[in-house]
Amino acid sequence: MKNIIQGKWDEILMSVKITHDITDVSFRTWLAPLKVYDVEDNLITILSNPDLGKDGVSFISKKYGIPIKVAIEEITGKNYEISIVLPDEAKEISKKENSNQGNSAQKNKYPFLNPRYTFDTFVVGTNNNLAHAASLAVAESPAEVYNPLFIYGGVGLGKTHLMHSIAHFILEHNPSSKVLYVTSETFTNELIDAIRNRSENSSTAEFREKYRNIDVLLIDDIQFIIGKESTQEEFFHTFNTLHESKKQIIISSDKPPKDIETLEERLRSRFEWGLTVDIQSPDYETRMAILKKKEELDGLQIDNEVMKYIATNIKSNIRELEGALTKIVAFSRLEKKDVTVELAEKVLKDLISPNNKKEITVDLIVEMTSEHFNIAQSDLYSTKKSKNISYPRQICMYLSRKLTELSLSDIGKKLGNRDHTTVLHGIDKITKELENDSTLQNTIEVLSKKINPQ
Ligand SMILES: Nc1ncnc2c1ncn2[C@@H]1O[C@H](COP(=O)(O)OP(=O)(O)OP(=O)(O)O)[C@@H](O)[C@H]1O
Repeated sequence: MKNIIQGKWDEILMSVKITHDITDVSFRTWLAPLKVYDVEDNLITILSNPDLGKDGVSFISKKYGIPIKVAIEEITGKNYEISIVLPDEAKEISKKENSNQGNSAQKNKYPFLNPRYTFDTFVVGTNNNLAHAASLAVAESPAEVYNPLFIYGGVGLGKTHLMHSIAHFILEHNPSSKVLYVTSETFTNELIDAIRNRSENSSTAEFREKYRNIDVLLIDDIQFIIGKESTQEEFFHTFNTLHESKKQIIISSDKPPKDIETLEERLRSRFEWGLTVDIQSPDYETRMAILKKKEELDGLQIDNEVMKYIATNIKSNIRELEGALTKIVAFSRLEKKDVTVELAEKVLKDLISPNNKKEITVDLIVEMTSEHFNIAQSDLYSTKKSKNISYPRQICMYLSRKLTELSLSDIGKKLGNRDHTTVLHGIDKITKELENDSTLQNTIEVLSKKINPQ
């Protein structure tokens, strides 16, 4: 049953998105990272993005729990209970189950990895053949061929998929190997926590133990640590320790090291010690092959003309390419219509239209900030003055100034009809705090990236 649910998972999530009119940003933040971990009797255990923490899990469960259950029932015809957990909690559950039941159950062995991201499911084309070959070589002989391996490329082109494939391969061939996959945002947040709690216990030592006592470190989206001095410093030492002890390091980024402006020179040169490979946008044949692979994995049967229509029109982002197929299938089910080119044209019109660049508005900033802090959007527009509301509101003011062209008084008007001096005060306050508060710096950076992924 797990395979069936997994096969239909994208469709289930897409159905929640369409039925509840969830914005792309909210979908990417909360729902898209959810993964099926296990299905037992009538309980589906779902993993959340570890970066969202416990608060994130409780927010997702509260806000999207029932819509997810309804979509599962609609699509599978069966009523399931769901439990959304963090990967660490799932590991604990699976450890307990394994000790109770032996190792008979065939579970996702590595909850921190997406089970679908393996070399088997990765389509090799002219756009990624070098990155694929280098990844395979590193997976076969960690720390012997290219160290570090630096993979870069635009959004949604398969960097994470390749990194997980390497991790799966190494763990399958050498289960005792200590493999750690993290995003650089997790690395940064854990470092900030460790530094903050330094005086109370030995958490910095624990942090170092975690990151330095491993065989393979995969660090995704390194661009998030760029510009953060203390994180670069810590990463520099982590890198040196691992490299000197002949441990494999694999890094991904949206740009090659030479184009990352705020990267310290000593890190840049280290990143270039090994091999740097890029992933480009796929050509038409590769896009068709990726769609066919997804059709096969999800057990779908889609008219070839529809596949051609998608592959012709969605060119530069594989996540969008796959998402387009999922969206069409979800739509055809909900509307009880056949999957035809006409249906595809209708469903994909926003995605395909040439002017679909998402505008950054105060409302979008409010939406993302309210989700980040788990407070109601209406509170941010309201006159409420409690700190847990006024602080995120000041962050909205700051981000609105930074990410839009609006004047102070326009921002004030859109943010609950406030005076421009109130907005100026809010922006000044956040600007000053940013000088010394690294958690706030990280929050602003992550929020900015989520609001404007370009
Ligand atoms: N060559 C490929 N074959 C099959 N699927 C692919 C391929 N490349 C990318 N994908 C799929 O496209 C989606 C996006 O890929 P992935 O998350 O790895 O991109 P990314 O480069 O890490 O993006 P980001 O820059 O947003 O972190 C995933 O579902 C992945 O499985």
